[in-house]
Amino acid sequence: MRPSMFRSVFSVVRRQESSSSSVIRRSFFSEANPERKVAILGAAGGIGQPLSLLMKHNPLVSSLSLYDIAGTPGVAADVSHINTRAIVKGFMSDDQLGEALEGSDVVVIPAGVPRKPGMTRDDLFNINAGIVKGLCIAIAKYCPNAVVNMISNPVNSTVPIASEVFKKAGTYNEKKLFGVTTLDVVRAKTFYAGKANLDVSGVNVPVVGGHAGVTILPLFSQATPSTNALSNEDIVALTKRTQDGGTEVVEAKAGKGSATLSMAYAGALFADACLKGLNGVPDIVECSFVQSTVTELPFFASKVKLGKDGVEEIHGLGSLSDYEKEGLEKLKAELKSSIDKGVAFANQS
Ligand SMILES: NC(=O)c1ccc[n+]([C@@H]2O[C@H](COP(=O)([O-])OP(=O)(O)OC[C@H]3O[C@@H](n4cnc5c(N)ncnc54)[C@H](O)[C@@H]3O)[C@@H](O)[C@H]2O)c1
Ligand SMILES: O=C(O)C[C@H](O)C(=O)O
Repeated sequence: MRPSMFRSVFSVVRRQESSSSSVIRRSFFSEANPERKVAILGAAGGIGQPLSLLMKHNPLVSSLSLYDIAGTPGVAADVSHINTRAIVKGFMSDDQLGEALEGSDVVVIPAGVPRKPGMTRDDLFNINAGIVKGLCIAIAKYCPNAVVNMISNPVNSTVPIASEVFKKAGTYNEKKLFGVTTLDVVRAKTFYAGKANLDVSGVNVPVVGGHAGVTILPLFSQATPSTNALSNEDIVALTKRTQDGGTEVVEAKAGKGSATLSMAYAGALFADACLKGLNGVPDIVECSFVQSTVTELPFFASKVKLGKDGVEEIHGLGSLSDYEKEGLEKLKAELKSSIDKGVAFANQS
């Protein structure tokens, strides 16, 4: 969460506490922040639980809907006791999915299995593709206008699956479907600031392409603040570490899953950016994997300006170093094949 997000959380709590009138409380919320419902699908999982906690802290959320196939009553009861704005409800099993989704402005999807050591994200396809497809069919039915934040892996395929499901249902809006690649940006910022000895809070690094191995392309040549403290070898090492960041966590967890806490942080940042965009806050720009014409590939991650209808503008790649140009060409074949695989799966039967 950005420091400013925490500040706004605490200022809301303080204003609530200092107000003796519930009427004043209600009008403060309605003037500053409209009602917004956020649904989390997979809310009882390793990402889902801390993400639910962080979204409960977000003053932009008025209703928080926690859905999973197991465990949501406990998570929802627990999170609901926190004295922040959002009203929390837990939903479990298929017959409650419609109610969980109805009226949602933003749906975040961390449902599905995580990697174990030795697996690629694509190895998750066989299980997660079906989970994502089922959930997207329900989104098309119950909240077709919601902004969808796809976390479930392989993101390079699950986003195209979602787009095909929505197309079939006649609800597809390419401006409202996002693959969440924020964790790649979070990692690139952390590793760059650490290596260059910079204050990480002021660092920015765009990350483009997709979300798996070489398809993750951090653009350190565009990092701010720029530095001449890093050699070409440092940039190669930082690029590799960012691309392998997920694997670093999977190996450290030694069979107990993949990144959950840093992902919840990244997912909360991205959902917050979407909510701010919907609320008309200007100049909200984040990297995300979206339908795109930035390259010849139909989906691509790059900087995206978020607005009242989702994607407002997709930024181009800007000027790239020779090393980044090479990385861009190298990633295209793998990214295309993952996109094609998702599209083909969604259109079976
Ligand atoms: N995009 C990213 O940067 C990123 C980062 C980390 C993890 N991930 C991915 O996120 C996914 C979840 O990871 P995790 O560590 O939270 O896994 P987890 O196993 O801890 O949690 C997944 C949750 O999904 C639930 N679930 C399964 N099928 C469901 C369905 N049909 N409807 C609703 N919920 C369902 C499970 O019950 C479980 O609670 C994985 O696919 C992982 O690879 C993506
Ligand atoms: O690496 C994984 O499998 C999870 C996630 O995609 C990550 O980048 O941490």
